[in-house]
Amino acid sequence: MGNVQEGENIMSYQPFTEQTVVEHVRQLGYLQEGIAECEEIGDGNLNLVFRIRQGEQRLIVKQALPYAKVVGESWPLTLERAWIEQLALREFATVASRYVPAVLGSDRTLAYTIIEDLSDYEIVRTGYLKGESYPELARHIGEFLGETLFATSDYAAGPIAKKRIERDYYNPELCDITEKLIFTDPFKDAESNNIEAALREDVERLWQDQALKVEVTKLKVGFVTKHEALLHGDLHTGSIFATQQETKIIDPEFAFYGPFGFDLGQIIAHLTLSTFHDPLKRFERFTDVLTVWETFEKTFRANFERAVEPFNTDGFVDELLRTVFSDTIGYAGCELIRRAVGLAGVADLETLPEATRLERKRDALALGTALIKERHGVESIDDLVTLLAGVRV
Ligand SMILES: Nc1ncnc2c1ncn2[C@@H]1O[C@H](COP(=O)(O)OP(=O)(O)O)[C@@H](O)[C@H]1O
Ligand SMILES: CSC[C@H]1O[C@H](OP(=O)(O)O)[C@H](O)[C@@H]1O
Repeated sequence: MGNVQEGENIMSYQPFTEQTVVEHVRQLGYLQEGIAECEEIGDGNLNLVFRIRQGEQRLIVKQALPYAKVVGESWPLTLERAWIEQLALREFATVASRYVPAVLGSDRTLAYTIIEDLSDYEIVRTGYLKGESYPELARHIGEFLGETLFATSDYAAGPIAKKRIERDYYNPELCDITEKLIFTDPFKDAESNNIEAALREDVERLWQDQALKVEVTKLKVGFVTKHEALLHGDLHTGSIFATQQETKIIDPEFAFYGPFGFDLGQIIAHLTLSTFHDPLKRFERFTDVLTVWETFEKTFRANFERAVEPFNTDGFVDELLRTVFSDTIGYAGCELIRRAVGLAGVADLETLPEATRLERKRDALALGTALIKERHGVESIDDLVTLLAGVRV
């Protein structure tokens, strides 16, 4: 069991059904003869997820489809993303195993990964929508990012080893989705957008804001050119399982080498979006934003003590973190805007009653714009929290 490399598998790709996936994992030795329960539980935009149970044995089999499920077969998508996802989970586990599920096996041709079943945890977005709180979440996310971003960077691995790791995360099609859906389409009248009629005027004003569009272009340039560390690439509250004590990050199929600030910006945007749904949690969630950043910074700085030469030059890490901070704020702004107007809306906004939903989407546009344009003037995490909390909800 474990990894099956391309070429070793005599089966050609087929999407599994609840019946065929059980037979397949039984043949691999994960199940005994006899009845096994299986349910397809995928609720994301892209993949099939099967939960299989037999007695004490509990498995998740996640399989990529050759197209984006949210759109259909008209949007073909590489199956290689499944391979990249399991590689990233294994890579993250080398320095942060407590924050990722165990990968039990994977097959490159059939584009699936067998993963530890986390059904005893809850997807954080789902928990938040029910009013749940996760007291350890922010610290765990900050630690996860401080460990994995440092470990996969030039500063820890050295430029040669880092370039070797980076080769495995060549992920152009998934990067292209992010580049289009986050940095390009929301800022023009693109077909992929999903703009409510009552919001049209607000969005058209955004499209006319040339200064904003220049700043978004700069952030996109950073996204495509800064190969700083291995990113998760899609770190929203739907990609995190949690309990009161534990946190597990799933779904890194968008993993690639990109700017340090991208994952930080995404999670900060989604903590903020959760307050649009539940304003009573504002204090808690903005404290979480603070904790994510402070824990990331502390962990990253501690790791930086063993940065390789010449990156360990006195004062360099302070400069670096200043840039990471302003990138983080800019990427958070882009994510807020795209979740209000682009393809792939989020339940935090979409489940609100119409009048409130429109107001909150306007808030997301206003706050996103402020974060992008003012990011270089935000001097500290306290300033950022003040800016986030300034939006009326
Ligand atoms: N390891 C797991 N254990 C239990 N449920 C899981 C696991 N991984 C995914 N799921 C379920 O499947 C859903 C979709 O998984 P996800 O990896 O986010 O797929 P997608 O890439 O399509 O967004 C999750 O929201 C969760 O309900
Ligand atoms: C066409 S993919 C749109 C959107 O979906 C992804 O999210 P997930 O796989 O977690 O459902 C990602 O955020 C993409 O931008």
